[in-house]
Formats: sequence, structure tokens, C-alpha cells
Amino acid sequence: METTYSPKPVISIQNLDHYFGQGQLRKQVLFNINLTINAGEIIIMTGPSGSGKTTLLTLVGGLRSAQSGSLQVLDRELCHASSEELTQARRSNGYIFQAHNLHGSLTAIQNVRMGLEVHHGITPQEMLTRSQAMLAAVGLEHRLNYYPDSLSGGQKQRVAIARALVNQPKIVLADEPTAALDKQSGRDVVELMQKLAKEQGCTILLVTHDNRILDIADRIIYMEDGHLVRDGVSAVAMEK
Ligand SMILES: Nc1ncnc2c1ncn2[C@@H]1O[C@H](COP(=O)(O)OP(=O)(O)OP(=O)(O)O)[C@@H](O)[C@H]1O
Repeated sequence: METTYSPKPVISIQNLDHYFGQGQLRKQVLFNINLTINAGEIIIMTGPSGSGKTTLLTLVGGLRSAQSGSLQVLDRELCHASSEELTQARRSNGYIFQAHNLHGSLTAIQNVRMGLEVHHGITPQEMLTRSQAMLAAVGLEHRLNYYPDSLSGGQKQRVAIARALVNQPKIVLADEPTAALDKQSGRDVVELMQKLAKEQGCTILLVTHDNRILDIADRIIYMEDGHLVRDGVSAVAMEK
């Protein structure tokens, strides 16, 4: 009998609503979101300011708690999850934000090493070797001991990518990773994310306003006023 391959979802969202505030100030910002993301997919989420993209990203990342509907990430239900469960969930992901969030008092390699410190059982030497290899993979082997202040915007963002990926996470969540970068550095950064993610088989969910990078996506999701209004295979992915 012929078996058909069905991709495994790493993120499965059903009827998800989200509200901010209490009482009379309570405001609904996400409405009945339904979305399935499979292993290895690169998904770009776009849409106007205030449409709920970051809110959805932070819910998926376990950075805030989901209250209504179902949100399964790597087979873990995050809706109504306890704070311990959310902490566990956060440890499975890599995060890349607009402002790179590097520690100014730590060198590039020390920043990357932090991405490994949530995991026990790795020797200090192995941490160093893996951090060094990851910085080499993002082209910064000559900048290991530089502090963030002496790196360019693109280099800082590459350190942030190395930190997010050093742990080989199954899911990488990125919020406007190119916003602070010029056109070429932005392009370099997302192409690097794409290459490394494909090599490691990880899934990327990336929020952006930057139309110049839409072509790296396998699928583009469009949000408007808290609704997911379009979910489609990108034109470039169809040509692949
Ligand atoms: N912590 C919060 N408390 C109350 N309201 C919030 C909070 N965070 C976001 N909101 C509101 O939720 C809605 C969605 O915001 P969100 O940041 O998710 O949008 P976005 O699409 O990511 O916008 P942008 O593209 O500008 O980053 C907005 O109306 C915003 O004002």
C-alpha cells in the first residue's frame, strides 16, 4: 500500500482569541486565529501596524500566556499553560528581535554562549567550541572578542542570529529582524537565517514590514485588525 507523506505540524493554532486589559478597558486584539505551521517552513507574517502580529508571535513563543482557543507548539498546549510550562516552552525556541538585544558588557562570543546556558550537561569547553563555530557560520570568526558597540548593525544582528541558532532550536521567532538595517545588510541577514534554518531543519516565524525580504518565505501570512486574512504559498516558493 502506498503511504502518503504528511508533514508534521510544529505549531498548530485553533480558534485563538486574545485580549488585553481588564473590565471596561478589555480589548480584543486577536480574533479566531487558525494556523498550522509544519517543520522546516519559513513563514513571514505581515500586515499593518497594530494588526496583532507581535502579539501572535509572543503567544507562540510562550512570552505571554494564551487564554482562549488552542495553541500547540511542539506538542505542548500553551493555552492556559502554567508559568513553568511557558518557561519550558521558551527554552525550545530561538529569538531574534529588531534591536538585537545583545548584552553590551559581553563580547560577541559571550553573547552567543548565553544561548547555551539554559541547557545543562554541556561542558564549558563545548560551549566555547559551539559558540565559536556558530559565529564562524555567520561570518564573524574574526570578531569573537568584540563588544557590540564596536560592531556594525548588520554584524550585531548576525551575533543575535548566532545566539538564537547555537542551541539548534526547532523554532526561531523573529520580530522585524531587518528594521534597523540598510537594504544590503537586511538582505544578508535574512538570507543567512534562511540558509542556517534550512541546514538545521528549523522552522522560522518572522514578522516584518519589509517588503524586500518577502521572497525568502515559503508562506506569507497577512494580518489585519486582529484577523488572519490571508495565508498563502509565496509566489517565489511556488517557482522553487
Ligand atoms: N501590552 C499591551 N497592552 C495593551 N494593548 C496592547 C499591548 N500590546 C499590544 N497591544 C495592542 O494590541 C494590538 C496589536 O498590537 P501588536 O503589537 O500585536 O501589533 P503589530 O501588528 O505587531 O504592530 P506593529 O507592526 O506596529 O509592531 C494593538 O492595538 C496594540 O495597541
